[in-house]
Amino acid sequence: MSDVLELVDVSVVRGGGPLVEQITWSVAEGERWVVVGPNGAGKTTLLQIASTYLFPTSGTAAVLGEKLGSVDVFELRPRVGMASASLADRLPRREKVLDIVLTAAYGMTATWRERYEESDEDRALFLLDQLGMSAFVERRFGTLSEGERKRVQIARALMTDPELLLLDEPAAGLDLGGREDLVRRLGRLAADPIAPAMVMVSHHVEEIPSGFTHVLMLRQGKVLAAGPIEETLTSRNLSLCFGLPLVVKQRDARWSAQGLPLNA
Ligand SMILES: Nc1ncnc2c1ncn2[C@@H]1O[C@H](COP(=O)(O)OP(=O)(O)OP(=O)(O)O)[C@@H](O)[C@H]1O
Repeated sequence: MSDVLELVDVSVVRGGGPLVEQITWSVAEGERWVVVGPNGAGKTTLLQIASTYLFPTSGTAAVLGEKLGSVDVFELRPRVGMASASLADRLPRREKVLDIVLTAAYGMTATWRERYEESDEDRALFLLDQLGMSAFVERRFGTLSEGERKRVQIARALMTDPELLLLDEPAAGLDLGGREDLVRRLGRLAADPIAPAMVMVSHHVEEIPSGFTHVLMLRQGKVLAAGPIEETLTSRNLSLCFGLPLVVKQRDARWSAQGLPLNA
């Protein structure tokens, strides 16, 4: 298996301080990683490197075998699918759902008289169907609920048939039903052997879909633990990660965590 993402001793420094510090982490083909850690731990910073939008201050980062700094990122970007709140904010609310997905094929956020191939439209419709959005293809993006919008973003991220899929808090802001619907769909994607390698940032272990194989735990910009999820996502590690006593449970390939009661 070759590495889809390889960071060696990566630090990012801004305003005199490190955002992330000496991160060594690799993601191989077929792996599905969840990145957890408290607010400000550096999760989004790592995704920005993985999506080629941020270069390390020191250390080396290779995305799909290409070292950042010595490759044309514009050739690399279509090979990486990304869904995040900041990207969603840039999508035009008046655009039709189908076009929101279609424009990804051309690395754009809005239609500009480009002529799409019929095969592109078929793929966009297929992906929207996979994400349960067939009934919404003619709707304007801005009229969708938060959960519907998240599903469209994931369809869009998959449009270029990427080799690496990055999801920054895909379940944030969803109600229980919306979260469970999304987590089930991501679980189905994770189980698909031809789906891309996946890295998902999450604040809650309850959002980890079944089929996720590895976890990276960050605290204050550093790696606290990284490895296969079954042996790494322990009560001890999660407690150290979030700085309070937590108990982690796994049941039917899903995870939950709760804090220990305060002593009376
Ligand atoms: N341009 C910048 N200049 C200075 N500090 C920054 C800059 N960008 C991010 N930071 C800081 O870097 C740290 C890591 O930010 P990052 O967004 O990666 O964390 P995160 O783990 O994704 O947090 P959250 O869970 O709150 O989204 C934070 O403390 C943030 O304030």
